[in-house]
Amino acid sequence: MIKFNNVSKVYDSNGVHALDNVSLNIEKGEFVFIVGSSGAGKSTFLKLIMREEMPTSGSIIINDMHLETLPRRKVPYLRRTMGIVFQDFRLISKMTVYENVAFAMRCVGKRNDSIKKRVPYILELVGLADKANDHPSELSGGEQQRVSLARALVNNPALIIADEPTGNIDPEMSYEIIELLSEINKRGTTVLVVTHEHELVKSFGKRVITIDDGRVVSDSDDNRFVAI
Ligand SMILES: Nc1ncnc2c1ncn2[C@@H]1O[C@H](COP(=O)(O)OP(=O)(O)OP(=O)(O)O)[C@@H](O)[C@H]1O
Repeated sequence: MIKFNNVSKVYDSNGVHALDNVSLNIEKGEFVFIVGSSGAGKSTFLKLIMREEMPTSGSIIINDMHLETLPRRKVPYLRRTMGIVFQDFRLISKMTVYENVAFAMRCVGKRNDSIKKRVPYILELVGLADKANDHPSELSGGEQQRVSLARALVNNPALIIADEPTGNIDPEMSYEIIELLSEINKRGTTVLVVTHEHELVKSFGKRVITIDDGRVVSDSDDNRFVAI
């Protein structure tokens, strides 16, 4: 599902070595936390997966696509295999909860009849069926993050990428969001969560990959740990 082979990333503008010879494998159906301090290279890692950035060297395979050679016109197809959850939710304030989620389906050309069936199902899954007609400003942070998760899930991606999904919500709600991601993972979706929150990570007992100064310095899944 995600395969990095000796991937390095140096930003041209300032010469920063954001990732240094990273090799790892994440299989279909896994739940993985990516942890590391500020500036460690976590966002760079995600940007490479989404092909927002290209590696300086090494190879990346995502959902069977070789990113170095993937033509630009196929990048939207790559991104449709992923659902992305951001720290700051990125909901459309003028739209209701229902419309925010439906919009993600409209963007990929889904028809009204499938939208009408799918959106209520997904809102039920994230526990927001009774908030469908509310606007984001009427919701708590945790609820807004669940809308964002519903939007990421609605097109049935193979992979969910959550970038600091609990950064703007309180600890109890944070736990609930990770629980929900864990439930979604049990239904077969691969989940990748970037976070600073070590306590939260510990309580879930999932695979944890630690990045420090651009390198993978530990991987709780020893079998796949690649020594550098
Ligand atoms: N677009 C860019 N251009 C130049 N340098 C960058 C760029 N993006 C990140 N960097 C640098 O690369 C290094 C890794 O940054 P990155 O954003 O990947 O870290 P991070 O682990 O996500 O940090 P944080 O937790 O603070 O978001 C940092 O030194 C950063 O300044």
